[in-house]
Amino acid sequence: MKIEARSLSYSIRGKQLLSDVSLTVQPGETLALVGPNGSGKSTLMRLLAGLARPSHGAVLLAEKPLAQLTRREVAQRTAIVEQQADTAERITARSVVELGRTPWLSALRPWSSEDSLHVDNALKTVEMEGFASREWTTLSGGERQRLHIARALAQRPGLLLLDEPTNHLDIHHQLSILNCIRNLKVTTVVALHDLNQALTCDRVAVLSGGRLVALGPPQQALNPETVTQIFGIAARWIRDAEEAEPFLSFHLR
Ligand SMILES: Nc1ncnc2c1ncn2[C@@H]1O[C@H](COP(=O)(O)OP(=O)(O)OP(=O)(O)O)[C@@H](O)[C@H]1O
Repeated sequence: MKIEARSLSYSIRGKQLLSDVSLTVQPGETLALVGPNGSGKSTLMRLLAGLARPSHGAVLLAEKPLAQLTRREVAQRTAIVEQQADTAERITARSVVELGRTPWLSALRPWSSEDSLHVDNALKTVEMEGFASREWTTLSGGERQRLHIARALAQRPGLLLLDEPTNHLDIHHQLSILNCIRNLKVTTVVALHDLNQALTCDRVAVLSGGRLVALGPPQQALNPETVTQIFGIAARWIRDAEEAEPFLSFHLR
């Protein structure tokens, strides 16, 4: 599902958080969103998800303005995992993932075996099948994060918005979740702090001070000059004989 941000600006109490951001993510594409702390990544995610309304500009989902879709229509098409996502206590891991099916259920369309299958598959994708009956409060931060991702996957959205999905994960699960995201045939926007992980996505968008300062193929958008300018550090390409693609090395200037 294609998503388009058209000249998006957002301000709150006179403070401009986003200014004139325009970008398009094509169906099935994975776009990494990077930028320093406070650059507007989460704000942009919330606007793309329809959780906040832009002060100016518009978001178009599959060519339709988000403002013209009902909440249910948006929920059926878009899944978001926010940074500080949390869930009510006294609920099992599986129930959290089942919440992803909510936008598809109604009096005429009660829970079915198809819903159970989507939940099973999502749990398997994040390697959490063995935790299904565990109570939420007993789970670690990384386990909860993987379940939030499973909840979003169980929703079977056309657009997946993930705000720092790997920040609590060990290196195995960081790589496996990113691999899974990249291989999904779902349009995905993923906010990441690890620039080398961003390099593995289809394209990269760089935000700074609420503005889009670079957008393009990963090695172009995240070239050492841009990284130095935006993050205030020195960066250079490292080429490893065993890796097909170069990666970035950083140090303080
Ligand atoms: N409700 C609000 N009122 C005032 N300022 C806000 C509000 N929400 C966010 N901000 C500010 O807007 C800016 C952008 O915040 P945002 O959370 O989008 O940044 P981010 O790029 O996701 O940052 P991080 O990498 O730290 O997660 C920050 O300076 C933040 O303090």
